Amino acid sequence: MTSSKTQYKSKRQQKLAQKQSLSKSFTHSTQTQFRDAERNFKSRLPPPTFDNVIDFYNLDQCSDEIKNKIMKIELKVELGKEDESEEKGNIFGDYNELKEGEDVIKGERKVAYLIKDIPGFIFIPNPFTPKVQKNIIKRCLKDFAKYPNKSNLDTHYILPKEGLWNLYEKGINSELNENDVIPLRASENRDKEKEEKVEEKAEPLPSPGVPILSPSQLIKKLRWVTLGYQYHWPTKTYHLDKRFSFPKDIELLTTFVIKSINGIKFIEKNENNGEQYFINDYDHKKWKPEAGVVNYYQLKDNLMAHVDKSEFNMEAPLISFSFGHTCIFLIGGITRDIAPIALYLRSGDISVMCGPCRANFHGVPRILEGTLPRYLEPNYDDDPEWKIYGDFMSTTRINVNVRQVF
Ligand SMILES: O=C(O)CCC(=O)C(=O)O
Ligand SMILES: [Fe+2]
Repeated sequence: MTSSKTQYKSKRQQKLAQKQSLSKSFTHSTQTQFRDAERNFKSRLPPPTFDNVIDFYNLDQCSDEIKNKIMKIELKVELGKEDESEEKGNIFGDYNELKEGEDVIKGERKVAYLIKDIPGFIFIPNPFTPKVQKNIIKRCLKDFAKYPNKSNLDTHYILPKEGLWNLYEKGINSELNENDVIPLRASENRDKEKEEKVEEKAEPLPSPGVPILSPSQLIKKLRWVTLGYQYHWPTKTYHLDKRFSFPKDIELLTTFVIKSINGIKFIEKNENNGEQYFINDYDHKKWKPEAGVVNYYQLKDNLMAHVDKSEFNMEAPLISFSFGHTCIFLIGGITRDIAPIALYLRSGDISVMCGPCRANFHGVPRILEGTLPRYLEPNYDDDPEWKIYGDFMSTTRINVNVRQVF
């Protein structure tokens, strides 16, 4: 995906591009390396340089520099073969049930990749069947994005208890009635709420001028939902008194991922400084998925560089699942001055940040248009139930990331 040649449509665009590249050369010295990488991938004009992005599905086509950074390893447990004896079934999905044209790469469910420069980062290529991916996407939109889980929309809107998706579906099916409006959260009420609950962490106040929107407009503004221990974004701490049940299916997925990476390691003799190594010494029996964030990205959205450090337990891995559109994921070091590595995360891919990598800056500077897998498109097969989800996914990437707090 290289885009070195650009055809500018107009004089105005040419000027804009010149201005952008001038301002780039002036400000570079004061920017961090992470910021530089973000700028590259966020840029629409000129388009980003994708030359150094790691593509784990096409490593053959990557430069030698990239190939030398990557280590292919074998997982301890084959994903998709887990616990059939315990009647949990095959939680990643059964490859025997794949339909014609469902273009997943079969037989790779025991493979993962490490990046030598980023000890503790593990990439697991999509082990899910399309059917299971669709099911998790439905869960994220219909089941997780609702009371009592908090979402970014709660600051400004009083969402229906049965969830926004429910109303959105009603709207699509022309079943809305006049009671189905989503009221704004008035600031006066919020002040009263605050007085009554002095002990509680203050939530951000609704800002004036927020418009009343229809369910179909509002659903596109959904950005995050929290699972398990709810997160208080203004103070970047967990609400220890607001803990809701963690979804069993997601818990099970993470448990198998944790088992599959138990004790994995790489040790390599290195010409200059002896041995380079990483061992995942986290004991898989201690894993407790206690909190999660579901991120919903529309095509223009991004997530700035950050470190997830609100958890009391920084030894436990952070597990992240991607669905829908492909993104560029940047993973750097413990400061923004360390140049990050860019990689593609595609639908179904799993990434794990464990060990030293837990303290690393990372972010999502770009969602890539036109990358929704065929099997997630609204009219891909004759599943009428998928249509509405597929429509929504035509502009969306969903990320579920799971953490242990204590
Ligand atoms: O969307 C992603 O892949 C990353 C999300 C993330 O880093 C976070 O929610 O902390
Ligand atoms: Fe993060």
